[in-house]
Amino acid sequence: MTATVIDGKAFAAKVRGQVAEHVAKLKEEHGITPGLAVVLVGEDPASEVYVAAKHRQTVEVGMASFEHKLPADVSEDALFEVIDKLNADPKVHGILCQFPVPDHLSERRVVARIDPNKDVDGLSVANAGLLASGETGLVSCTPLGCLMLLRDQLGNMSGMNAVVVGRSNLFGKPMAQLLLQENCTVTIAHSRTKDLAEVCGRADILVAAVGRAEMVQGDWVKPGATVIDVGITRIPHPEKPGKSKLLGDVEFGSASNVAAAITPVPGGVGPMTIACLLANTLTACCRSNGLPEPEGLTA
Ligand SMILES: Nc1nc(=O)c2c([nH]1)NC[C@@H]1CN(c3ccc(C(=O)N[C@@H](CCC(=O)O)C(=O)O)cc3)C=[N+]21
Repeated sequence: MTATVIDGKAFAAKVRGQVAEHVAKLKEEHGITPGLAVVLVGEDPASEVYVAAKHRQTVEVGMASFEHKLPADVSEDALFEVIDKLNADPKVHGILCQFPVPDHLSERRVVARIDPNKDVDGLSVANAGLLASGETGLVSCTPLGCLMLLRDQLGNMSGMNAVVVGRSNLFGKPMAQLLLQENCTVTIAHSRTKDLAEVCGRADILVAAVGRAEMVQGDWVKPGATVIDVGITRIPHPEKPGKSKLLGDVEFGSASNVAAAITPVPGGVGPMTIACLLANTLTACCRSNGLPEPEGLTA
């Protein structure tokens, strides 16, 4: 292995430290405590784990955490009533509804109900449009986390070829916008892309969010590229019965022989997602109070 392994876990801890520092200052100087509300519908075990991690880290940085657990069969009206209350609550600066939601609900309609100024997932049409127009809004947490890792690793990305594999509203599209803002030449590839290996092979920055375990092989990677692996697939552990193992979208072993730098799974992008959720909540709080926002924690 020749590549630098990018330590997302350590970087996320650093980001949370910066958030905590700014939160302490807000409390001391202005008597304001940023608050994050997480809405969870149903009892998906993976979602429960994520929501618990979000709660713990929110409290750790000194912010207020509000959890709303709703039954799997909750009506849209009842869910919207909860969201409306959170929209109107001055103690709440960020609102996140954990996805996926049960089939009878629409993620699009849920997102549309959240006040864009509190939409810390950056998923609303308003925030997507602001990002696409180069204006200030809230940026989806995972792309923001990847941007922070890339800035730290590469500094100036101007003129580099960036390939994002994946075109979701949650990740691929905002990631491409952020790379464009960094003056990269950006290609968005997806499941219908012809000769995906060849397209990936041109990337100085390769961001893989295909959603298929270990699909991106080492021989798809340009020597010296920076590889960001956004995939997480949980499989039963091959050696430890009853345990699970996480796989990325990149075949780490072969890719790390070719890339200059690569994020591992776990311990890469994943921890940055929650750190950026806290950063976005702080940013939303500062903006809603007309206070200067934290430096280095926004796009
Ligand atoms: N409205 C909404 N916003 C989200 O941002 C959102 C969501 N719904 N639904 C689910 C996905 C997934 N997600 C992750 C967060 C942290 C890790 C994370 O911390 N991963 C660790 C390991 C975690 C483990 O061991 O299971 C790592 O990669 O090192 C992963 C994935 C946020 N999501």
